[in-house]
Amino acid sequence: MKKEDRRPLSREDLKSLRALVGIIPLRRNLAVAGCVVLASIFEGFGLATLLPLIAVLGEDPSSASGISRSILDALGRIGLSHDPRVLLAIVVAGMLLKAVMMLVALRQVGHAVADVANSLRTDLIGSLIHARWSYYVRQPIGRLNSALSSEATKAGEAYNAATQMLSQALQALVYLMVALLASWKLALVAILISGVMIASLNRLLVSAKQNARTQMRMLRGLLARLTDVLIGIKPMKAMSRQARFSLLFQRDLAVMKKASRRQVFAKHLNKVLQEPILGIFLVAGLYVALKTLQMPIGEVIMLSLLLVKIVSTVGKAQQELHNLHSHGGGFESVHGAILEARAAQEDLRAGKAPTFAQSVEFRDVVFGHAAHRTIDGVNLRIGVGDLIALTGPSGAGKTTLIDLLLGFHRPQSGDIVVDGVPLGEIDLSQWRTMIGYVPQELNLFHDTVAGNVSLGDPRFSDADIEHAIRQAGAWDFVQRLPEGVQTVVGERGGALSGGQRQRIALARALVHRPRLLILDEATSALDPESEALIVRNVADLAVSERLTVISVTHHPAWLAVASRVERLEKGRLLASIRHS
Ligand SMILES: Nc1ncnc2c1ncn2[C@@H]1O[C@H](COP(=O)(O)OP(=O)(O)OP(=O)(O)O)[C@@H](O)[C@H]1O
Repeated sequence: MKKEDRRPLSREDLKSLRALVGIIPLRRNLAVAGCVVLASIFEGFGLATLLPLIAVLGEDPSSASGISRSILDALGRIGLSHDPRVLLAIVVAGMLLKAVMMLVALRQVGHAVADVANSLRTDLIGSLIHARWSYYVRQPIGRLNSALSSEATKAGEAYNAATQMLSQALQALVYLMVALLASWKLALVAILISGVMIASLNRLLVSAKQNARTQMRMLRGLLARLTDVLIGIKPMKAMSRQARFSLLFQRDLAVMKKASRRQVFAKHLNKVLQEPILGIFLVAGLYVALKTLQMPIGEVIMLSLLLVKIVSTVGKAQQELHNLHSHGGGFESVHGAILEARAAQEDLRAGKAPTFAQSVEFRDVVFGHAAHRTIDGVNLRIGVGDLIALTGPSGAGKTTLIDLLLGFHRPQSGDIVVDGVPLGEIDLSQWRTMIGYVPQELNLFHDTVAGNVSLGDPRFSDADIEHAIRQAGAWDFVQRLPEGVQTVVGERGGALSGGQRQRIALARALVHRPRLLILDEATSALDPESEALIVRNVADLAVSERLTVISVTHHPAWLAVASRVERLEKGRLLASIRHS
């Protein structure tokens, strides 16, 4: 274990605490801190007045000594009498004002806790949506479920624990100052006992911190794996190979259970052990004060009260630090996910508006995912209205070529130019609004057919949606669904056949009337008749609307209608076959 990790608050913890507090506007943080400080001052004021009150109640006010005398003199100077009722009123007022200020502070904390969770969720969703394509390929999506749900909530609770810890620490400080007014020896004893308590219970705090982190890490991994498994459960069930995963999850759950048990135990032990530590010192102190020093009983009671207050408040601050560690892992995790997604933001700086009146061209384009060249010096001109069939063996780089055209990757050398303007200088958002895209591995949303086509965009009327569904050759089967276009297609479109899903995905790609249609094996799951219908519709669009089409395919129906067949092998384009 690193030395840093053995500290109750390491440098890393402080850095993360600063980031957590930084989520909330400074104004609100100051309001919380201000109310807590005021509450402590009011309480300190009331507590300090207890000293002369006890003196006055027990003896003749004129004979009060030391701090009691000074406080009585100070009250006299501001016109308050030494009447016990006045002193009692000050003590009660101090307590009431403290309660009021704490209520105001708690209200602010309530807002802030909700804001922390909400702001983290908003940030995470915002940065996820705008990340580069390569980010999603690396990212276990299930891990983000845990960031959005439990980790964001825990972050809010961590903020709550941080403010409670601050509040307890400030109160302990005020009590200590009152103790200092009464007797420096008392203050020293209080510091000593608190120090012993913190040092002896530190091990529990560190153990809780580590167990909380273990739980968080395991939960994140578990959710990531579970999401993966559920997405791919069908073949596993078909081959009865799901049992192995169940065992893996059980192992993870057992580790989490152990970490959770240790964390809860450490938390309770911390609380339980604070009392005997304080009790032992208190009994010893009482004995010395009463027997050895022969101090008056009233004074001893007052000093004991102060001592208990200081040490138990330090103990509560330590418990809140415990809570901060339990929940802080949640914040660190979701904050880390946000930073990672932010670092992967797509560069969508405003550029030139694309025209796409003549062509898009690959000029000596080279690109590799790693050291290996996936695309190796490709030159390809796609004129407006062309229907290109892109063929080639598996792994040749066809999808990568399409991803380059979409601006998902940037060429390592060479250029992709649209009407002579490099894609790097073009506004990518505008370029992509010109594109209709059906990927190889398509997923529909758990929504209606209409919702999947329009993606909830209110610009598309029912007529637009129907038109696109017809163009995709899907109208017949959609009409036969129980609720037509309003039928819900199930999780990832599971209630439809593979071919039906492909046609809905094609309708989605056509509904916004794209200028460039990219189909990556988009009709692979269709029967020859359905495919022929779609191929004919798309070929008609290429002529009537001057729609440019790139179809990654091996299917003869496409090869027959293509104006050109381009073959890619090992990242290189072979000579193209031009149809008349
Ligand atoms: N994100 C990635 N990271 C690393 N390598 C990748 C990545 N995506 C693709 N590759 C590699 O690039 C090569 C080309 O992949 P690509 O998907 O472009 O081929 P393809 O021609 O579309 O194949 P298929 O017809 O099987 O879909 C493959 O060797 C693949 O392993």
